[in-house]
Parts: sequence; C-alpha cells; structure tokens
Amino acid sequence: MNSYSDQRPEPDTVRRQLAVYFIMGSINCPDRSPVAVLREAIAGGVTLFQFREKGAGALTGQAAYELARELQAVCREGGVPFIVNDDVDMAAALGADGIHVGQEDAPADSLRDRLGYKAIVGVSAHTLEEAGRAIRDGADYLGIGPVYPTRSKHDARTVQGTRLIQELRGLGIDIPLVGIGGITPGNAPPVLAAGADGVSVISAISGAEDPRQAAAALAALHG
Ligand SMILES: Cc1ncc(COP(=O)(O)OP(=O)(O)O)c(N)n1
Ligand SMILES: Cc1ncsc1CCOP(=O)(O)O
Ligand SMILES: [Mg+2]
Repeated sequence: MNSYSDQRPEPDTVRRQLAVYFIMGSINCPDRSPVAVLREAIAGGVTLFQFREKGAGALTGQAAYELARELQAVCREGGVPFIVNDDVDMAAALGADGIHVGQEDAPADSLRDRLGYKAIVGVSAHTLEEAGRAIRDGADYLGIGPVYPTRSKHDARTVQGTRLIQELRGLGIDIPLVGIGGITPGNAPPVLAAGADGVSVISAISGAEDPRQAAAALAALHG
C-alpha cells in the first residue's frame, strides 16, 4: 500500500470508464484524421481513450507529442479520460489522466508516484500470476488478452479467449477488467459475460467506415 491508497481512482468509476475503451495512434487510421476519428468515436459513446503511437511508421518525438496534445484536447472537450500507452515521460509532460503499461514496465505504484495519486494505472496481464502481481503493485485495472486474433499488435501473445477473465472472476477477484484483442460489436458479448467491465478496441472503431456508429454499437452492449 502506498500513502495515496485511499485517494486512488474509485474502482466503480474505473469500471464505468472501461465500458468502451478506444485505443488509437496515427497508424491505425492512415487515410483519415485521427482527431476526426476520435471526435466521432466519442460522440458514439467511447468512455476512455488510450494514445498508442506504436508500430511501423508511427510518429516519434515532437510529432508524436503534437498529435497526443490534439487528441488530449478532443478527450477534454468530450469529457473522456486520456491515457498514454507505455510512455510515462509523455504522460507526465501532458498531465495525462493515466497510463497503460505492460508486464516488462515499472510497477503501477511507482508510475502513480510519478503521475500523481489520481492517475489511472492500467496493466496488461496474460496469466493469473501476472494479474496477481499487477494487483499487488497497485494497478487500477487490468487489460486481458488477446481474447481473439488481432492484426493490430505484431507481438501479441497467444490468443486466450475469455479463459483468464473467467478464472479471475471465478476466484472472486473484483479488480476492474477490460478484454482486448480482435473485439468487435459482434463478438464482444462473451467478453462481458465472462466478467469484463468493458472492451478495449483499436480496429473495430479506427477501421470502421463509421466510427461513431461502431462506438455506439459497443456502448449499446452495456444496456
Ligand atoms: C487496455 C489495454 N490492454 C492491453 C494493452 C497491451 O499493452 P502491452 O502488453 O504493454 O502492449 P503494447 O500496447 O504496449 O504494445 C493495451 N495497450 N491496452
Ligand atoms: C494493444 C493490444 N494488446 C493486446 S491485443 C492488442 C491490439 C488490439 O487491437 P484490435 O482491437 O484491433 O484487435
Ligand atoms: Mg506496453
């Protein structure tokens, strides 16, 4: 426990924020403006956004910061928290609402120490052991996957379906959870039925002909 333990993001608030969790960087919408796509997605019902500027052709340095700032402004306008993937320096410089990290990164509490007690800290987990460690280290939510095959992450782990989500809930572990990997409005219901609080998607929204409608279809699954 750290000294901020009673001031961390409320689990029930995080659960609501995870409902429709959109992740995007410039390479996920090469033919459209990421700003326009995010605006449409938020209008459709996105509840949390992660800036993930990663992969072949991704922006770096100042250009990445500029895009991040623009997308953060769109999130502010829409009342949606802005999360940065991996880059704690960027998250700190921008005053982001949180960060999402993998297993190989710094423990959650040390990230919160850097970003402030209110920061939302998400951690990826692929096994029960990884989930347990992330929870002990102070994660606010876990990203579990890939649930289905994905084309958006070249180094994704083995597809695991909803197994780990079900296992965690079966053990009574109630940390906010989001499923990720190949999720669409069509195949999301089993992810929620397994106990996830929401679904996290890249291509289902960024690659949709109508990002607003795609986000709305995901939001509608929450009733
Ligand atoms: C919500 C969410 N869950 C999982 C991930 C994957 O994070 P990571 O394993 O660190 O891989 P990269 O995204 O950094 O390639 C995520 N980004 N978001
Ligand atoms: C970042 C990430 N982590 C596990 S799968 C994945 C990519 C998800 O993208 P998509 O929703 O397009 O499959
Ligand atoms: Mg990462």
